[in-house]
Amino acid sequence: MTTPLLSLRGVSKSYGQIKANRGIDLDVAPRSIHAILGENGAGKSTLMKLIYGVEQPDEGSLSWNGEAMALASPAEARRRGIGMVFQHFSLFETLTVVENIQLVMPGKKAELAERMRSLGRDFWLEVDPLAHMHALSVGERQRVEIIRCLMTDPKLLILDEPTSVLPPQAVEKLFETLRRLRDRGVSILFISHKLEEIRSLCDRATILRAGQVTGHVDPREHDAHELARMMIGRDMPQPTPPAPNAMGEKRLELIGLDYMPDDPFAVPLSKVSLTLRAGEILGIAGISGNGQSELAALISGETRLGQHEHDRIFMMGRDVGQMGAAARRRLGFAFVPEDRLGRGAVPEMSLTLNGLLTAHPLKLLRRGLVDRSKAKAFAEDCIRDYDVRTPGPDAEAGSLSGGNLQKFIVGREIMLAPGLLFVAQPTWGVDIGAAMAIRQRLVKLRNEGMAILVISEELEELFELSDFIQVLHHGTLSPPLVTRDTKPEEIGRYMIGSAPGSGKLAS
Ligand SMILES: Nc1ncnc2c1ncn2[C@@H]1O[C@H](COP(=O)(O)OP(=O)(O)OP(=O)(O)O)[C@@H](O)[C@H]1O
Repeated sequence: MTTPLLSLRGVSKSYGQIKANRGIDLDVAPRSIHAILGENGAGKSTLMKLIYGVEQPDEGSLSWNGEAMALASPAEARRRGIGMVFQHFSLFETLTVVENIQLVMPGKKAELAERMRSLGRDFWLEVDPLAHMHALSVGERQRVEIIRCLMTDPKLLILDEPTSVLPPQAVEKLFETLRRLRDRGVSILFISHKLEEIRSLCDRATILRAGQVTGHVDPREHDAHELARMMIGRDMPQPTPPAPNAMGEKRLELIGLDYMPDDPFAVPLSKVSLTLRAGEILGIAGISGNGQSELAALISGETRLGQHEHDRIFMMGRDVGQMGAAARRRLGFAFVPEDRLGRGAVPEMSLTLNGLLTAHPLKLLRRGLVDRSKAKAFAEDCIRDYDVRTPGPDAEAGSLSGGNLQKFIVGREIMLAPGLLFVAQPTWGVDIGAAMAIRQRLVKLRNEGMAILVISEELEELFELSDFIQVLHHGTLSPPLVTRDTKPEEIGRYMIGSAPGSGKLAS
């Protein structure tokens, strides 16, 4: 057998009482694309942090090409030849691409730009080195991050959920890049929740459950159901079919909404119209950066319309364009923002206090003071009902794994029993078992009469959930399409702004 590039033996890491990794054995072969699979909180990110030197193991050992290795920092990992592309990019908006590279690499601008171009040609990573960061799409930004790693000539590249930020067209291109890198001798560790992607890309997979390895497999030899079973330890639940719906009352209406943002990097919206009724789910499809955040802020009340703009945004029949977020919530509106650590939760606060942020109207306050036992009970209910893996309501939001925090925030907003629920990226970073549970919950609420607006980049998710789909492209919204009479390619054409086909319009 060839010596593995990287080997871990008996590696453990705890955070207080939580054993995030327990006795992990892992071999990464040279020239392989190796997936790390596991539910939210299974310990994937912790393991990658140990391999990249961000954290050090409590027990166990690492070896590199057969020699023992201890990593005190990411800088040391990089010197050894380990690179990591993070989910959240760390690039400066106001600088050009090559200036961003120059921050971490010595060298003259012209030389660095030339090296970038040549790496770009070799690995299908074309980006203009002189372009300003803010003008680039998410896919291009990710390419810059990858190039930045490749400039240090790594032997192992770690990618943490790289496809969750990409539109479908860019995923296949990224895979081509990764295959080329593998063929030129780079090994790749690939974290993803998308089992079909793993089956098409990876030649090995290690499965984690509750911090322990439960299997090493060749993912091409198992179907997605089998992989899911290994991950969650049981079969996947089946989707809930939507019930036929009578036409309910209008809960949200946008009428010819125009919006010109002050921020030059934001996307203006033009003549956006939509109607959402009780008992319906409306999905907004589109590649991020086409006005999603601007539209979300106008609906949530984070952005208000000017004093003279009337009759553009209605909630529960009221003109709410000038109302703030709190006033809209009082009308029965609830909102799960895309940015869960920035807007959805305060990382330093406990789950109990994070529950209070939006759930205080549920009588969790008494004479202006927090009713501690009720607030705690609310957080406990949310943790139980939404399968949030955490030691309890006193845990800080920031200590939860990404997917578990998302489950908590979605649960908190649903428990408000709103008339109108707006969810941005409902299952972003959530593992497949939990994603299915969240979708089932949304369909059940729709069947019970809730009006639900969903923004998602995942077409499959929108097809599973929505009664109607509208596509946001360059700040304009397509007409509503009846989901069951529309094909994904049709939506795809609207997504890239090419002429619409024959998708059946909703009457
Ligand atoms: N800094 C920390 N402090 C306390 N607990 C932590 C910390 N980082 C991770 N944990 C805990 O360790 C466990 C493993 O978390 P980790 O982020 O590695 O999971 P994951 O598999 O990457 O999950 P996800 O798919 O949701 O990103 C979780 O229970 C998490 O709450």
